[in-house]
Amino acid sequence: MTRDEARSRILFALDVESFADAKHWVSVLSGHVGMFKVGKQLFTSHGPDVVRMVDNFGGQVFLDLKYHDIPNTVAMASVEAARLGVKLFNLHALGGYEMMARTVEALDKEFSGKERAKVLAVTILTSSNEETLRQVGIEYPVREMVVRLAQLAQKAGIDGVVASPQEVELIRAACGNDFLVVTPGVRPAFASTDDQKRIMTPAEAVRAGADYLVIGRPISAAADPLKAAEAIVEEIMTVEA
Ligand SMILES: O=C(O)c1cc(=O)[nH]c(=O)n1[C@@H]1O[C@H](COP(=O)(O)O)[C@@H](O)[C@H]1O
Repeated sequence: MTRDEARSRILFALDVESFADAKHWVSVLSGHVGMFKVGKQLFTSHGPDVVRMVDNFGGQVFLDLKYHDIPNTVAMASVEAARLGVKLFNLHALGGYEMMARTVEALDKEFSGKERAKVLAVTILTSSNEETLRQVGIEYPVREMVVRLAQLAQKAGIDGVVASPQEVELIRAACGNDFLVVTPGVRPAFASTDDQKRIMTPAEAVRAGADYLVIGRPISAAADPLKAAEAIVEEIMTVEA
């Protein structure tokens, strides 16, 4: 795989408190990663200004607000997310079929014939395991739930899913190659696992079929973040295109 393609696969998680910190990371990593993920912390404190800041650096945004509410509320919020000009945003597949289908319908109506943001469904969070599911009354194994939710999302017209790298192969087998698979919980050998439970290395995740890798602390907590990002790029480049 070429260096540019490997870079385009990395979605850097801007999990920081201040606008200045976010701007620092975007200025350091622009051109070295594919997109910047703006999540709940930064969007709650600084809102759409963050998306505009990334845009000013020529970067692209994955808006990670993981919507989960009644169908109408999620559909309307999703149209607003897409209007911001982000490339990707997400909702929780656990919100159900109607919530997802109504969202796709609202997006298609708003952007008919025009390019629009791709919407991803989060399956089971990478910080969850069987015990986490049991505590909320779900008795199925994680892997079974992930495939079930991915298939439900695909049926509702959603563009892809967010899932642990350990489930990528199962999702590819169940949903085919035209369905986006985005995986957080990626840990190069040199990084700490932190609170992630179902992890893989970057090369393993891409080899398994992941389109994009969400990576935060393995880059941001490294002694030399740019070097860490480049090490991850080199690792992804070892995967056959
Ligand atoms: O939707 C996400 O991006 C997401 C889903 C998931 O199941 N697990 C998960 O860790 N994430 C996000 O991915 C990022 C992972 O960051 P690091 O663990 O620092 O690499 C965080 O911003 C999480 O919010």
